[in-house]
Amino acid sequence: MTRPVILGLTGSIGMGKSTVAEMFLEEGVPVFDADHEVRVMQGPGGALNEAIEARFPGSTGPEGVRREELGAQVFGDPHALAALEAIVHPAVARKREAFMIEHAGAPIVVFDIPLLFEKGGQEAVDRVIVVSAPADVQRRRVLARPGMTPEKFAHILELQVPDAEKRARADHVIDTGTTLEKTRAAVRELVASLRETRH
Ligand SMILES: CC(C)(COP(=O)(O)OP(=O)(O)OC[C@H]1O[C@@H](n2cnc3c(N)ncnc32)[C@H](O)[C@@H]1O)[C@@H](O)C(=O)NCCC(=O)NCCS
Ligand SMILES: Nc1ncnc2c1ncn2[C@@H]1O[C@H](COP(=O)(O)OP(=O)(O)OP(=O)(O)O)[C@@H](O)[C@H]1O
Repeated sequence: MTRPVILGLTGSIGMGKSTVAEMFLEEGVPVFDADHEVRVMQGPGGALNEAIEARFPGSTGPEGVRREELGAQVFGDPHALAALEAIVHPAVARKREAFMIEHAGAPIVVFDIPLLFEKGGQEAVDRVIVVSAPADVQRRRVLARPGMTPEKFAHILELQVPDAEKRARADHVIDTGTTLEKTRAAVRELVASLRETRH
């Protein structure tokens, strides 16, 4: 049986991944956003809160997971992070399976995966799409965000696979260092060419 071509969408901080994911949606391509699913399952009444509270006492409340507090407990402690992932990842996998069943008839779907290269997510996708812009554009975007500092930005960059390597390993690169219109046209062209190769 045929199934949709799965595009893995990734890119470093501030490269425009969310904006490009939105453009795929506008082209009628279903997008699975793992981070969004996690936030819902960790939100008020979320399905993961009980298990997270049991392993990390005090990390949840009526508003769901206290993300900043939980982040402080797990980032920098590999064992704690692995324990959290063991709770979160199977639930995300089930959501992804449901998404694939719902969109089984679509020619193409997108998995929005921020840490695709860092976590070895290439195996789950057919093609890797990397969003990329020149380093100075990335820096300007990220430093404009509230609460961001040059130090924090440098630290996050260190944790991520470098942009040049991501570009080299991509099947397609979407340039976001240009106008939104040009980027939208690139997304449209890519979707059209992939829809064609499928038939
Ligand atoms: C610990 C949590 C609650 C912190 O939430 P918070 O909103 O403060 O941070 P956010 O999610 O935006 O992540 C902050 C930074 O850490 C990175 N990061 C997040 N999870 C992981 C992870 N499992 N491994 C490595 N880096 C990670 C993100 O890419 C980002 O750069 C949250 O990150 C979480 O539940 N993480 C574990 C689940 C997970 O793996 N999520 C990734 C998508 S499935
Ligand atoms: N050609 C373009 N393509 C994409 N984004 C653009 C472009 N020109 C300007 N931008 C702006 O750059 C910003 C990119 O932010 P976005 O949240 O999409 O990045 P991101 O890579 O998802 O970020 P992060 O991974 O850090 O969450 C947005 O404010 C967007 O409007």
